[in-house]
Amino acid sequence: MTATPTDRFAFDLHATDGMARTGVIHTPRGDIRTPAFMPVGTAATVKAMLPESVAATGADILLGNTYHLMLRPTAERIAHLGGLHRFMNWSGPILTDSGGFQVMSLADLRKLTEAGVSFKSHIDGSKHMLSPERSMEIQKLLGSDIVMCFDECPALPADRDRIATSMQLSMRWAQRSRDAFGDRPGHALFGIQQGGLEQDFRAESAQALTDIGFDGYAVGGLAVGEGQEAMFGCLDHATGVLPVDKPRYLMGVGKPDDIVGAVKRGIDMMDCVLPSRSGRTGQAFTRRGVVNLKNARHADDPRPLDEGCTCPACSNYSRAYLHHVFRAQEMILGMLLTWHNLHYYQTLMQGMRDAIAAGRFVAWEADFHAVRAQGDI
Ligand SMILES: CCCSCc1cc(N)cc2c(=O)[nH]c(N)nc12
Ligand SMILES: [Zn+2]
Repeated sequence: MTATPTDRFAFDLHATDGMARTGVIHTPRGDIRTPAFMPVGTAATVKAMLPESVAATGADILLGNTYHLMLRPTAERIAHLGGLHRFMNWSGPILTDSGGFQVMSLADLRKLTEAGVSFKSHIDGSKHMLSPERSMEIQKLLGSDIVMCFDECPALPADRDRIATSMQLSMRWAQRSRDAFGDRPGHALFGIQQGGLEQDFRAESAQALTDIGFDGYAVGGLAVGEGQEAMFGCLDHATGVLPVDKPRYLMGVGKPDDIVGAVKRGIDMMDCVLPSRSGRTGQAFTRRGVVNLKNARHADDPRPLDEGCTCPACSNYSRAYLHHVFRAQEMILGMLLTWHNLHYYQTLMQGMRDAIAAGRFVAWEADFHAVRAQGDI
């Protein structure tokens, strides 16, 4: 991908096919081809991968986490050392999450008020607080190219009153995030739609965010245990009420078939720890489904993991070897399967970008599901 040098953040839509879209997000640090999958680099590293290996899989952008980096090594230390790109040796665009979601899922002794969230670090018990203003400050210290609004994501299932109250708090925090972010040419601020699975609340949230005005819009509050059918049912109405000319980012998704279904419903960007996390546990995603290298049936299998894959794991190693290093708990297992999974995810994204550009997404999706149904993996 040759980046067109630019000092601005802009989204160029190249083609649509039904609700699916393909285009390019231009940033001063490089272009992001959409639909895009964004590997998660929580603590300034995509686990088990060198940054150059992540780039070799085809990733244009990485994710970082405000919550983890504010606790260790702190945003101020990273800023003093030249910013997150220099710190982690990644020159391309970085999107950072705003921290509230991770506080609610990881921290101890959390106290949520209109001002923000106070909590104790899950690492050493130290006391901290996050607010829209502090989150914007941290993401600026990190040097993030795409900054996420500070929001609250309610756990599902939840009653309508809880969802409405939470969504309306997130919309007030979105305004405060916007005010604190200020005017930063070349840097983007994304709003986060909330509202649970409720169509009226999702529309209300989308209108509130559009009225404030953002460079991109995330669909938050999903991939929190609702299941694929409920998630798709929500996306069937939640993306269409977001601005058509800005990137749409579905947070925390997902398995390959989740990603295909989300792109089909108008999503441009996704992130998930699944390809890296499952790689470390011996699970490999392939065109035909998931291969679990823990299974003894691979012990004498000389075949590659996936004949059609060109990644280092599939080009140079057998299933028997991958099974062996899994059982021996060797570090190379996580390295090879993470690389394979991230390569597979990027290959999936490229396949969808090409299919949408050619107006054949429906046929591509049918083939995606048909091949997976064949089994024999
Ligand atoms: C690095 C991780 C990014 S995605 C984390 C995430 C995941 C999911 N599933 C939902 C949300 C959400 O509603 N808000 C925010 N800020 N983040 C969310
Ligand atoms: Zn492979």
